[in-house]
Amino acid sequence: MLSSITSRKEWVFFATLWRSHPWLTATWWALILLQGVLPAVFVVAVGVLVGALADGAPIRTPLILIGAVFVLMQLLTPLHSQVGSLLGEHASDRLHDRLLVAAGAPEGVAHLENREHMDELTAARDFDLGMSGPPLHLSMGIIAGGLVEAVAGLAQAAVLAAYAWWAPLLVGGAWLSTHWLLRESTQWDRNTGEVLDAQRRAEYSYRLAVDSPAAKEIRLFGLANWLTDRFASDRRTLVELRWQATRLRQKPMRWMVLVLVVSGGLFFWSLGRDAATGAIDLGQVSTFAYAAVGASALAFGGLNWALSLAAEGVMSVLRVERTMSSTAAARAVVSGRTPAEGMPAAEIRFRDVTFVYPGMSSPVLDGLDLTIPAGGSLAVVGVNGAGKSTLVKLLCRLYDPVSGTIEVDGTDLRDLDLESWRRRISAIFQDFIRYELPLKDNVAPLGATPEEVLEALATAGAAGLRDLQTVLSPGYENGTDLSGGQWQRIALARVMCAVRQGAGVVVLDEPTAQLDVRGEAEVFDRVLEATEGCTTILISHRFSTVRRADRICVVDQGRVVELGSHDELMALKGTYARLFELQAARFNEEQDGSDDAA
Ligand SMILES: Nc1ncnc2c1ncn2[C@@H]1O[C@H](COP(=O)(O)OP(=O)(O)OP(=O)(O)O)[C@@H](O)[C@H]1O
Repeated sequence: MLSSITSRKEWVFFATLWRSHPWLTATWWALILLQGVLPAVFVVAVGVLVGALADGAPIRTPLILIGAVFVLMQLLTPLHSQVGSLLGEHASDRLHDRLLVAAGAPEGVAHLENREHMDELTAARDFDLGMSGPPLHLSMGIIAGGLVEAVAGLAQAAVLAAYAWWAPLLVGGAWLSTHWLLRESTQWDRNTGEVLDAQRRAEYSYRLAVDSPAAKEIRLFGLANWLTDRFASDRRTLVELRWQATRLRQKPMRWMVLVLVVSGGLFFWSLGRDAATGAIDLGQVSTFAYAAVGASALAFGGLNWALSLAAEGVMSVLRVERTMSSTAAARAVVSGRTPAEGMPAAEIRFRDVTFVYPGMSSPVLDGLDLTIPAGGSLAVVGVNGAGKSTLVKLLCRLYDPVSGTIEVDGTDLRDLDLESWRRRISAIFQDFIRYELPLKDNVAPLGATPEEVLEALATAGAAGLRDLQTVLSPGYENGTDLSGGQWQRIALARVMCAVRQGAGVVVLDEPTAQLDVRGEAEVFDRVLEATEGCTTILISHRFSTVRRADRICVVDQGRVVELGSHDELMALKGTYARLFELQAARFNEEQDGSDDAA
């Protein structure tokens, strides 16, 4: 029984408020009680005043009471609203923190690609952003208003007990029954797949329409109308679903009116009869009539939806926490205990590694074997989609192999302490992040000396960027944007800085794709020099860069099909040699073309 109460979302919501700020919560509840009881006191005081006037008795005491209650009611309302809004902000902040911690907690990334988890995260985040209902600091006022009305309704129904034992039951019961009658229609379940899908798609269209990175393509491809239509259609779905919920109210509304007319009619008929026969005096008639009207506060319709929405939002955050700590997708990658300091000293070895992305059917890596000697450089080449980036994602332990092992100096990667292993690795991915932060934080998000940052920038060929405080986003004061190649140099500088700070494995996934040909050769030579002694893994389609690596492996259909130095692979006359010659021939043609033009 107790557990069925404590597991109710409303209970969880109030418990969350309490945990986020006990004192404010206690004050908030005390004010609800006080504000709820005051109207009943007012009604009684007015009745006493009317009675005194009718009897010619002194009216000073009831007048003072009425004045005091009135003033108190006026003062408490704004005070309560401040307390509620403050409490809402505290609770919201706490939930916000918990959501970020929960989403960031899993070591792998599969949970962020899992539809169910994404739905939960969307629901929780939408609540957090105030998208699926009023933000908590505003809902608190609506919820408090509903609770005050509930207390006020109960207190005034209780006053009716002084008239007849059945009166509070009849009048209060009728108003309370409205909740039961409307129970189906007052809630609009926002967490159904249909709603979340429409919400997510609408938000995506909205972001594409207003965010600057998408602005170029949207205009160039004439997508503005298409985007608006998509947004409008998803919003229409949401409005339609809400409308369906509202229509559910039509039938219960008729029943509600009937119940209220019958109960009100009976009560006021009885009150009128007793007044006519003199069974009650004028003051009592006034008190009971007002109390009967005041008991209508028990309908407190606002509480139903506001509390339900706020409680559902809190539940979403708690569900995200649970999912992220227990489900298979979230726990797919678990840290080991062996410290990784100084690793690899001898080699990294992929042993018969097979990997399938969650939810996919065919393997990306299929029994892949590869040994990478420590301290050297290895280039990985292969056609688009061959599995090159997947290989390094496994090395970074963003995913674990489905079968086979990756070993570092003979130790299974899964047994290594993940934090210390990731400190050993530094990587630039194809989709590296362009942080909307000052230049220095783009190079060293966790901090470094200005000298280290400048040196890293110089190695990456970005020595021209020296104002470390400039925010790399035009949306900020004195902020600026960079060209694609400049951004890539910043991402490279990030890796170089991490190497200076102790990383021993460097992963470069298409690090020079956006650099001009001369810049590429210069930068890559400098990078190789700066990462001397590190185990460097380079993925690139540019053979001018690839050939500089100590060893090159060709990945095809999830396996290594060729492995050796540039000269060895050229002598082999296999896939590598063919691809290299193709690119060299194209380059020569282009050169000839430009020479002729000159
Ligand atoms: N998160 C993911 N979920 C499902 N499939 C994925 C995911 N990431 C990549 N894939 C698929 O895995 C395959 C290998 O992708 P990967 O990025 O490793 O290729 P790649 O060799 O690096 O290609 P490219 O040269 O184009 O960068 C592709 O078919 C791709 O569609």
